[in-house]
Amino acid sequence: MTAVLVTDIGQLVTCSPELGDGSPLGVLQDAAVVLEEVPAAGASAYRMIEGEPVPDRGHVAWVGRAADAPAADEVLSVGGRCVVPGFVDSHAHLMFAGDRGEEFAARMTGQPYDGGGIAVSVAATRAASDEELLDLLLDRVLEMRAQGTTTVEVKSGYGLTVEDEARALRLACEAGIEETTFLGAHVVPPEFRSRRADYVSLVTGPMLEACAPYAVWGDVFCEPASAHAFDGDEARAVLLACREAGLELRVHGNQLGHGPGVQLACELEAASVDHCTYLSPADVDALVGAAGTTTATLLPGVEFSTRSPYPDARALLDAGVSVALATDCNPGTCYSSSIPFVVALAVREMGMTPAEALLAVTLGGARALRRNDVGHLGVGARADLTVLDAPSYVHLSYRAGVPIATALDLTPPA
Ligand SMILES: N=CN[C@@H](CCC(=O)O)C(=O)O
Ligand SMILES: [Zn+2]
Repeated sequence: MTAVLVTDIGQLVTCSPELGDGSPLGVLQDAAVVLEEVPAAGASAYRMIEGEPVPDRGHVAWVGRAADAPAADEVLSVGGRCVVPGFVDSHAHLMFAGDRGEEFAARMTGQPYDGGGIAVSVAATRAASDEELLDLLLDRVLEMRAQGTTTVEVKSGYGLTVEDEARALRLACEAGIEETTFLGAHVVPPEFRSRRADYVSLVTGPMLEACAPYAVWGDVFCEPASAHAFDGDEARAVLLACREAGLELRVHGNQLGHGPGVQLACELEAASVDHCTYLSPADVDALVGAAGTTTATLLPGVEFSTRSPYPDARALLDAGVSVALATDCNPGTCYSSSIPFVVALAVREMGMTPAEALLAVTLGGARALRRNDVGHLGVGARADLTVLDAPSYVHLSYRAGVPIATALDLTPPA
């Protein structure tokens, strides 16, 4: 364990308003950060040993002007670049096998998305070995780190049997994923198509029991507009059972059309309701009322990949809704792991300022996961830093498509 001084930071965005310039971004120029209890070189940030705790990646011990920085064991210069908190991707489906590129191509010629393609990923995921699934997951986590993401939520939902759902969550825990979500209620699998109630009983009974030890969160795809997903009554039953089993709640709601998902999430005090593409005035009112509890997580990569209208982020922010942005990285509606891409879409297409978009992928994502140790760089925060090869955070959207963001690797191989 060592103390590392990260210095020569041209612009430091702490997302901690009590630091820096007094703005919500907490910006300092010519800054430095001291990180303590950073694991020694060679230690892996992502362990694959069952039962091992997730390694402590160290924490922020000091933030200030580079000229005033205290001494440390090691010094790391970022050469005048911009540093921001590691991105928090609070909605992703990284545990899947198979390919649905043809479905995307068909959609670009006019085929609508209705959730039916999920069955293709389910078949491929069930057929994959544990080793294959773990490799796929770790590759995707590393792909995210290479684009600046240091915290990611991972859902089940492509197994849809007791064994396959529990396996997905167990493997995610083995890979060191802290934010694991049980999504047995992703769609009704084909073998239960004429027996929906039986599937809901399976999800809320034996499947939940097998998955709960490996899951922090319970989720449901509440979408009456899709024959594959769950209506309001089914979703309520799933969420109540998850809560009873000790899981905290999050909801896929209002993606494909108007429906009860948003209001259900607010009523049940879910941490987040995700998508929010189709909102009624009553939905917005519910989100305003729940702003201290329930975050609206917007997933604009989905609108991009399904040619759908973008949610009105400007209206939500102006109304006082708590807003996060995430990738929803998944094989159907958005096979992008890139938070910078999401930031660029939010700024260009959804009326968010570059500052609001950065807050939504840092503090917003942390709030959607009820975490206060990530998404900012205040003293005590986790040592998760992302370096932008740019003079300012504005370049995240200004230089869309250019790979300027990467998580700072404090523990390179020995
Ligand atoms: N909407 C439900 N689930 C995913 C899509 C899953 C898929 O099509 O494979 C989503 O969040 O968009
Ligand atoms: Zn999703």
